[in-house]
Amino acid sequence: MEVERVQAMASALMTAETIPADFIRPEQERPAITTYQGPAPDIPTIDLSLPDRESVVRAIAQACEEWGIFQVVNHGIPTELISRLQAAGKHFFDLPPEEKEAYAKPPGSQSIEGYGTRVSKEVNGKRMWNDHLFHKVWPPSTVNYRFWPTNPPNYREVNEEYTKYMREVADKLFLCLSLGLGLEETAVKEAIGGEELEYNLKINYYPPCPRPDLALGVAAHTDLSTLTILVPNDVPGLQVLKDGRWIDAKYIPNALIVHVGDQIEILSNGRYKAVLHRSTVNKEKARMSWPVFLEPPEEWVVGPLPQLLSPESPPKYKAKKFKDYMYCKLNKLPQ
Ligand SMILES: O=C(O)CCC(=O)C(=O)O
Ligand SMILES: [Fe+2]
Repeated sequence: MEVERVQAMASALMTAETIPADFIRPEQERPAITTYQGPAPDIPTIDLSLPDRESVVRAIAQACEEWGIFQVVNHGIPTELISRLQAAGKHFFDLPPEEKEAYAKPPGSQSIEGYGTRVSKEVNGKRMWNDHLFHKVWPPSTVNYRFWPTNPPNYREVNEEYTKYMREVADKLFLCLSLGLGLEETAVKEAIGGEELEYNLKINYYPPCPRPDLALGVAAHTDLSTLTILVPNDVPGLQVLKDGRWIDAKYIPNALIVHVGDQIEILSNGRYKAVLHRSTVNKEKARMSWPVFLEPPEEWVVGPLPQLLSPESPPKYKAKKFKDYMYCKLNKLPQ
């Protein structure tokens, strides 16, 4: 059965005054009601090019402890490469439906790869205002080019180049996370898969929505990943829960937004916090974002790092294979 895409539905609703009931959030989730309106602190911004490594480490550790999210500037990924990545992704979503459907996630597939739309409803019976494309970009043995668009023709080249730079940024971040915990430089990366760490790219497409006050692009969640490194387009929408208030992430052109995911919270035994976040949608413009989820291989076991445990600091989380953790989370079972 063909899946109804939110993009096609939304374009038929451009001038509508309401949206289908499946997408209307209960009041306690509606962005118009729950977004904090007063002056709020900004998500921390970290300049990765500063020569004083110790202060960068401290700033990252503090952001991970207090926020679970930060923005990174001067990260070394060329601005023009980010623009080309965004243009290639936008080109794909602007293709006619039948061209996009050639990349559709196969029905019944256990993998998340492919062009998709969440049709399974959330616990509260609601749907998200979002279509997406998922494919792995690293390591090469995990990549399935079947799900990489061939239109635009430079899609593969651009995404491979972006991945190359992204890996360098990720390595720097993992090093800082290790030092921030008072551990050896390589401790965190080795504990989450080392060179087998997988890079899953998602392109989120949130079509314009006639009632952005009622819908959500992505409902509140923490990421399953170790870290998620995301670039948005220039349409704001990402919100994070901080001290009980939903606040907007400020748009900083070309900055990377780094989310602490569940696996780093577990590894650090709760010192670094996975951030609860969601995405709102826009009335006139399509919002897009390009998160890369850095994830251990399925069989990899992640648990609190033994170096961080002591009788005074017992483990707060169970050690688990990543695939079992994913299974429990996706099926809303206790961990
Ligand atoms: O679009 C965004 O900024 C957030 C997307 C997100 O949280 C996700 O895809 O996991
Ligand atoms: Fe997320």
